[in-house]
Amino acid sequence: MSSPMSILQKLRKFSTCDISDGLLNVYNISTGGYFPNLTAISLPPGSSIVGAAYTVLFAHADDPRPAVNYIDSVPPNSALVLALEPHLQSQFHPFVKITQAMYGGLMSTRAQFLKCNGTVVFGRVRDVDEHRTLNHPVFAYGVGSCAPKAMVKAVATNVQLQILTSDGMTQLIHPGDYVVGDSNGIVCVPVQEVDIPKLTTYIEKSIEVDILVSEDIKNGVPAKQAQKDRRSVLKQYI
Ligand SMILES: O=C([O-])CC(=O)C(=O)O
Ligand code: NI
Repeated sequence: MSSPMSILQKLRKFSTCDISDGLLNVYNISTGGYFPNLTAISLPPGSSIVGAAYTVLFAHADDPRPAVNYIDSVPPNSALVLALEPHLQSQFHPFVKITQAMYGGLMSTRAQFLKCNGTVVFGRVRDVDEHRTLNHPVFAYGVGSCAPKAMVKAVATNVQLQILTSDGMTQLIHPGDYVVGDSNGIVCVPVQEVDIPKLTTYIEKSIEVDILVSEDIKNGVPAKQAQKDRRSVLKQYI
C-alpha cells in the first residue's frame, strides 16, 4: 500500500506530460487527464503543484444554499480547486460567464498557511502580485479586479466538479484526485479509475525510455525508429 504522502512524492518527480502519457497509454484516457485553457498566474521558478484535490463549488449569489467557509478548512498537501456551476461556465474563451474574480491574495495567504500546495481556479483571480510574492502557485482562466461576493459564493466543499472544456465535453474532478500543475498546465489523476502504483511504474519506465530515445536522436538515429525501438519495452507495463 502506498500512502498518500509517498504518492505525492512520486508524482512530484513527473512532469504533467509524463503523467498524461501514462493516463493515455495505460488507461486509454483520451484527454490524458489534462484540463485545458488554464494558465499559470503564479508559478515560482522551478516549482510545480502536486496535491490531493480539495474541491469547492461556486454558485450564483442568490442560490438558496447558504455560503460555506471553505478557506479555513483547506487540508495540508492539498490542491485547492475552485469551479463554478456548469451554467456559469463557457465552452469558449474566457470560459466563464462572470467577470468577477473568484479568488484573491488573502485566500492564498490562508491556504499557504494551512500547507496547501497550490490553487487551481476555473475562473478569474485577482491580486496577481500577491500570489507571486507569496510564492504560492495559482492557475486560472484569467484575471479580474472585482471581488466575488456580489455575484457568486462558495456553496459546497469536497464535491465532484464538472468542468466544461473547449471541445464541448465535460470533464470531472473528484475530491482526492491528484492534481499536478507545471509550465504545461494542469493534469488530474482520477483515483477511482487508476491503479496508482501501476501508473507510476509505467511513467518511471517511460521517462527512462525517452532519455534513451533522446540520446539516439542526438546520435543521428531517425526519431521514428528510435521511438519504435526503445518504446517497445513499455508494452509489458500496460
Ligand atoms: O475579497 C475576496 O473575496 C477575495 C480577495 O480579494 C482575497 O482573497 O484577497
Ligand atoms: Ni484581495
